[in-house]
Amino acid sequence: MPRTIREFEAAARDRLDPAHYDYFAGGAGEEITVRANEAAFARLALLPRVLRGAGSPRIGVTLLGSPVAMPVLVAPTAFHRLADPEGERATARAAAGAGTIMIVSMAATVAVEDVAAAVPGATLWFQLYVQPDMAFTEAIVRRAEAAGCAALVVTVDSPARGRRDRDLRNGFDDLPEGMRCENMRDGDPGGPDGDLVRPIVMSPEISWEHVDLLRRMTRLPIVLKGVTHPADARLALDHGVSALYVSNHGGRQLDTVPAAVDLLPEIVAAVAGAVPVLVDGGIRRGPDVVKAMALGASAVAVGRPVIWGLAAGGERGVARVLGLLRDEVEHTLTLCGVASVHDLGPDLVRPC
Ligand SMILES: Cc1cc2nc3c(=O)[nH]c(=O)nc-3n(C[C@H](O)[C@H](O)[C@H](O)COP(=O)(O)O)c2cc1C
Ligand SMILES: CCCCC(=O)C(=O)O
Repeated sequence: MPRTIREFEAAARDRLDPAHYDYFAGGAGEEITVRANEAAFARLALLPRVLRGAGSPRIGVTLLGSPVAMPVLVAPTAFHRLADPEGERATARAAAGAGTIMIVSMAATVAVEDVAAAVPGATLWFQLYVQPDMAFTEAIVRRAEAAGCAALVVTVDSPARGRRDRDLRNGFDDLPEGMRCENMRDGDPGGPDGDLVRPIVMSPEISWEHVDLLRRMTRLPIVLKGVTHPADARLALDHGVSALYVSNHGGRQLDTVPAAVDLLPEIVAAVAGAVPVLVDGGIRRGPDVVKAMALGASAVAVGRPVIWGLAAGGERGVARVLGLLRDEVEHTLTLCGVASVHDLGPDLVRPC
């Protein structure tokens, strides 16, 4: 079994169809933002405290009312059956085993009901791309609610799909035979085309009005994913969101957006403690998690590391990836002299 996320990526690359590896690994344009996300963590130093008698660190947090054993969530990522035949079920079992939250992608290759059935009692959140057909959007929201999802993560960084050169070069634009985006079925097996799977539409028409519509449509807390501008963070608060999720989509949407962790301080300042702030992008090691939380994140999420675990070792691979991160977060806190993730502050981080 690989020992680091880097090794997991190498093992996944060996196993995956090269076009699928490129889909998972790649990003938009020159992949400047893909690289920036990881590089930004390397440019931040940790400045530990000593002799504080901190004991064993506590790393549990509570997010939107749900206790989470570690502050590392599973970011929503599409198409898990490309990585493992069990797909999102395997990911969900590993996340539940680690006591953390999986955010199920709308573009999952296992239906949200089936993911939920695989992990009774576990906390799942559901990621939504608002579809221009609001009746269909509502049907998806109702499915997520009925499956027991505890929050709706609305991704707002995708008014169009990012242009990913690797996918264009490989001609990768659809799932292979036998795999579908199971959350996109229109639920009408008697319809003229059977139970049609609709394509996911990325629409430039989506606006704050849609957030208001969703707010009225559901009692689930809304997490806005893909906020990068502090002005949008302030607007989000006016529109009643329950959490902000700072993300540049792992560098897969607009290339040259700043690194996610570099965006955090301004967003955290704009939000001023009104709602929790989550972040993802480039988190590969325990110190990355600790730096993000020191800069004000309530928790972080990981996208590709989970895919690498899944491709390299199925459920056990994902469990190992999450376990590595948990151990490294604890170890990092111990070395920083910090007793709890709640005690982290920006004094611990320096540019380098
Ligand atoms: C293969 C892949 C598929 C993704 N699919 C989705 C998705 O369906 N919905 C979404 O909101 N974000 C999606 N993302 C973005 C992730 O949620 C997350 O923002 C990103 O992966 C974080 O960066 P990291 O991979 O460096 O951890 C995807 C990312 C990857 C790598
Ligand atoms: C239509 C699926 C979108 C998945 C996604 O968000 C990504 O590949 O980054």
